[in-house]
Amino acid sequence: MLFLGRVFLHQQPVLPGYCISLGILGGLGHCNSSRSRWFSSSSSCLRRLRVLVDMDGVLADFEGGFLQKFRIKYPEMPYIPLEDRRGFWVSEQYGQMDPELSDKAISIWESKNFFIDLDPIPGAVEAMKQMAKLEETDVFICTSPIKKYLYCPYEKYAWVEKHLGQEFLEHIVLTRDKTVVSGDLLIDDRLDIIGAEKRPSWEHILFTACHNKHLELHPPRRRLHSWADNWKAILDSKRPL
Ligand SMILES: Nc1nc2c(ncn2[C@H]2C[C@H](O)[C@@H](COP(=O)(O)O)O2)c(=O)[nH]1
Ligand SMILES: [Mg+2]
Ligand SMILES: [Mg+2]
Repeated sequence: MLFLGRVFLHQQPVLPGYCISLGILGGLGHCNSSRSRWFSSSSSCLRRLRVLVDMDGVLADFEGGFLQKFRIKYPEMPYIPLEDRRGFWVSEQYGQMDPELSDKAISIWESKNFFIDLDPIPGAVEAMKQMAKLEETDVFICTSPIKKYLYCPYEKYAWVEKHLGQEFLEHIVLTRDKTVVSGDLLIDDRLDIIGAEKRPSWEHILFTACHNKHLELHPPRRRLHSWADNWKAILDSKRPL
């Protein structure tokens, strides 16, 4: 079955003129059995855009939820106001203030109901629902659970169902290594996303958070300053011309 159009292999045009059938391309590219991401219903070869969106610090207010629960649990302890947060690792900065505070910090997000209770980041829910409806666009939540797995994985799924709805449960990737997940974009508040794949397929868009807002980003690296920022323009900049 041939379609007029172009076939992409690893997102580079390789064969002008023809798209080869799904079965063949499926073995060569990223096509999946139920629906190829390379063919839209109009039998053209419009490549679908795949967006990976981080959860903590991008969809769910990890920092705000942590500080609120830390101050309730340890009212007499010193704490770090959000505007003074520096660096991704909360426990590290608290540990620098006082070594005994590192474990106290970790105990907060290891506790039951920490992840499910997190408030959504402003604009995140609306943006994700809009993004998921975009033509030729697939959205996946790509999040790293903590290693204490008693509550976190379950509560992350429950959070998604609570705020984004059941259909989003089909679009969750839990991983401690995001580099092995393929996509066009990864929107994430962590500056250094490293792992087994030294050349990840995605462009990392740094989502501004209290702990990274002071960092100067060197071009071509880009930021999404908030969900009020023009995230659609960033997605469109990755679509084929
Ligand atoms: N062990 C530590 N884990 C931390 C710390 N700060 C954040 N985190 C965890 C909490 C989340 O599960 C995960 C978020 O990763 P994403 O990249 O998915 O947002 O990181 C810390 O200080 N110590
Ligand atoms: Mg994050
Ligand atoms: Mg879509």
